Amino acid sequence: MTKLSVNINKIATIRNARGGNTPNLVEAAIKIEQFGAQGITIHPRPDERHIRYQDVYDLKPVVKTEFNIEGKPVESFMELVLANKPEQVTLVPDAENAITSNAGWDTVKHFDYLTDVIKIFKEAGIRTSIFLDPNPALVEAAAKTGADRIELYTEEFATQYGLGNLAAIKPYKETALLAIENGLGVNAGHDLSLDNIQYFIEEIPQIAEVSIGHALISEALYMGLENTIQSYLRKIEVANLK
Ligand SMILES: CC(=O)[C@@H](O)[C@H](O)COP(=O)(O)O
Ligand SMILES: NCC(=O)COP(=O)(O)O
Repeated sequence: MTKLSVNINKIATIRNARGGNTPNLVEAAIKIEQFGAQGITIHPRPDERHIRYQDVYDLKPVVKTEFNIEGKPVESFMELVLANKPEQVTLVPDAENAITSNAGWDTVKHFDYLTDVIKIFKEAGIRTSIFLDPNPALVEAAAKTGADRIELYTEEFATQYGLGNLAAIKPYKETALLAIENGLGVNAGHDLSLDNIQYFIEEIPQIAEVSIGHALISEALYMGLENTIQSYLRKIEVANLK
């Protein structure tokens, strides 16, 4: 069954708007797990615009499901991850000044860099995942880096699905199937939502985990956090059982 990891960046964004501790990120993570999520994802960025490095230390002892830390493996990020040893680290090629993640890795161009970084995380016992565009040409190199998984960057799927273009799933399916043939697990994330999640997983039931933040926290404003998480879990279950 595909696991749901809730990305809590947006909760930190609201907290940071006032400089205090409301909403409390640690309390939110505990509740999100109680409501049924199978993982907590965070993406500490160097400017700490939402998740702060201290949050990682505060969350580590309370996250009892899967802790997934995303980010660009610059020195400070590597130190942070190695000090906290989450279950999974997702490597993302964060561009400078980008409003959010806007591309996956070129695994051919950055092969040596990724291989070196992945070796360090694997030696520390941390599962590694590479954020990847839906491009089968990048899969073989991704597998050769030694990574355990890829995370499919789903923004384009989400945009096209919203426009009614269901064929947009095709490169995702091809990339996922090739990744599995090459021994990789497959995660997915970015702009997944209650609207598009069921179709995505019905089409690619092999997805091990989805990480969802922006839409889920927005939907929770109308529906409540517990109800929203439960709605995702139902859709994921229905999709997996099809
Ligand atoms: C890696 C990824 O897909 C992102 O979705 C990310 O974690 C979201 O980051 P922001 O919350 O900073 O937009
Ligand atoms: N890895 C993707 C993620 O954690 C959440 O992305 P989004 O749902 O905030 O777009």
